[in-house]
Amino acid sequence: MYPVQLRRLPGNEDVALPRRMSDMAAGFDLHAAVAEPLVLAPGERALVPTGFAMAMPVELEAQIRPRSGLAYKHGITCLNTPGTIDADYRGEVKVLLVNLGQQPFTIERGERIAQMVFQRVPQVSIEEVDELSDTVRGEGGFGHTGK
Ligand SMILES: O=c1ccn([C@H]2C[C@H](O)[C@@H](COP(=O)(O)OP(=O)(O)OP(=O)(O)O)O2)c(=O)[nH]1
Ligand SMILES: [Mg+2]
Repeated sequence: MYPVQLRRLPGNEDVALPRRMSDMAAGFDLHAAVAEPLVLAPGERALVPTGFAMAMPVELEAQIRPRSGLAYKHGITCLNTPGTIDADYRGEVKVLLVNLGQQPFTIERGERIAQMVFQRVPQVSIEEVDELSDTVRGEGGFGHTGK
């Protein structure tokens, strides 16, 4: 178990903190902390506040992902999916939503707009070299093995 701290930002006592909607859900649903209902026109994007900030161990990142129901029914998704929350970020977690549907979509205060999945981030050390090891694939990529 990794300890994750959530801090509710002032004025958001009425907005639920991220939570799982079933016992074994991978994602914690994120709630919109918009002051007023926010209408996203087709093609429009908005950075939606969630009303909380957090701290987690350096081994973790949090990914912000779309909710499939909103994507399927309304074309609402995260423009930068998966969004990356760094372990050292202490600002408000925000969700970059975009409306890829054909109708305006209204985001109400408290509505579940996306989900957050925690992932382990392997710690790596990076080194510049002059030669890389040989492999069968070599420089082949982007479909070079066929369709
Ligand atoms: O969907 C997102 C993506 C990012 N962030 C916050 C947390 C993250 O730690 C920070 C920076 O995100 P990222 O590294 O993806 O953006 P950047 O454009 O590289 O900004 P920066 O220069 O601040 O790293 O913004 C969010 O709240 N929601
Ligand atoms: Mg960055």
